Amino acid sequence: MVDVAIIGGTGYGAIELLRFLHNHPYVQVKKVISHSNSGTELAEVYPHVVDIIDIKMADLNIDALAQEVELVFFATPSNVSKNVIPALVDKGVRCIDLSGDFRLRDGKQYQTYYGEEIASQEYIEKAVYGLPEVNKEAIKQASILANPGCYPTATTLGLIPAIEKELVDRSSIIIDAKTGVSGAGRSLSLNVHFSEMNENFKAYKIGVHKHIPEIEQMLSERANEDMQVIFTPHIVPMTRGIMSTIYVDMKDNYSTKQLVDTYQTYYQDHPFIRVRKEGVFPSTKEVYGSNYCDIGLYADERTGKLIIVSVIDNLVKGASGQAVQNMNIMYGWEEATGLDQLPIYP
Ligand SMILES: NC(=O)C1=CN([C@@H]2O[C@H](COP(=O)(O)OP(=O)(O)OC[C@H]3O[C@@H](n4cnc5c(N)ncnc54)[C@H](OP(=O)(O)O)[C@@H]3O)[C@@H](O)[C@H]2O)C=CC1
Ligand SMILES: CC(=O)N[C@@H](CCC(=O)OP(=O)(O)O)C(=O)O
Repeated sequence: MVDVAIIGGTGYGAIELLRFLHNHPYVQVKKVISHSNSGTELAEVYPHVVDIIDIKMADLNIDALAQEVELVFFATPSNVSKNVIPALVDKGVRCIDLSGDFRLRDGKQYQTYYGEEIASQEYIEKAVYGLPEVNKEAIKQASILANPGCYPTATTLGLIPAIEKELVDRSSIIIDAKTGVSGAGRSLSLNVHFSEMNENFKAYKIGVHKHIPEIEQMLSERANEDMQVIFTPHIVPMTRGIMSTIYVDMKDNYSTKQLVDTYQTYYQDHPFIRVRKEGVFPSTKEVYGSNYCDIGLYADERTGKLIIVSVIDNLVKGASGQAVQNMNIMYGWEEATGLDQLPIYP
């Protein structure tokens, strides 16, 4: 058994991690750390786990934690883990970070989009970007695992085959993305207040969203050249789910069938990617509560554009499920261990 801890105990990322880790055959959650509710039973904050998970949340004590566990999940807001992970890693503890602190390599971009200085270079260099479908070998050895953002997961998985196989004009990418409200986390804010959200549909952070450099970094790495994208996020009145609808110019007159075949072949060994057959497009509910990323494709022969629809559950493949998938790879376990639930439907 591997003993693990979760930091950021009362947040959505943490409670979703517990949903998967509770039934994981090789892991025991020894500690849940909370800076706001230390000493409180987890079930008092989340009554749905009463009589199932019996854990009292604790304060962060780095030395004690390093004695007790060998892996720590950070489900904390940005600019928190960068101040704690180096000390844990120096003590031999592996860390999986759900926040953005170790995702970007460029300090200037981090400063621009996260408003603070990036983590120290030595630890940025140790960090592995944990998109298992493209980075599996590096993930196996990671001491700091930067779990990808929710929008970048849906978006890059939708684009990578077309980019690597050079099927599209890399300068023509437009991403129209939609998220459910749980993407904003559990803390209260006016923006996600019921009467602001219900019966409403908003675009936000156009041109300044922190996932722009993350998407560009990942795609540029796959393309071996600098790439830029247009990315417009929206928030819609549903609890979970992301749909990234992507428009890009095709280099040739491909048919939808050719593209579906290419994508199905590209992802054939990846248990959580389901490429839909021609004429079928996924909806967010079809992946709800699960670690799947479902992709639908349409080659618009009339305009020469490829339209890609990629959906995930933001809290699962977009955060905690992908973190567990990464942990499985880091420890040499079967990638889908603890993650093989069917999506919840309806
Ligand atoms: N929600 C989503 O869909 C996704 C979230 N993420 C990322 O995962 C991380 C967690 O997100 P999520 O769980 O949704 O967010 P929440 O706001 O729900 O939870 C974050 C938790 O972090 C703890 N926390 C808050 N402020 C601080 C602080 N200053 N220092 C230490 N701990 C703090 C709090 O828990 P406590 O008081 O118990 O310590 C809080 O509940 C974030 O970085 C987020 O961007 C990534 C992908 C998707
Ligand atoms: C609705 C909403 O606010 N969503 C969040 C999702 C981003 C997120 O969770 O951040 P990381 O994945 O980078 O950690 C946002 O757009 O900022």
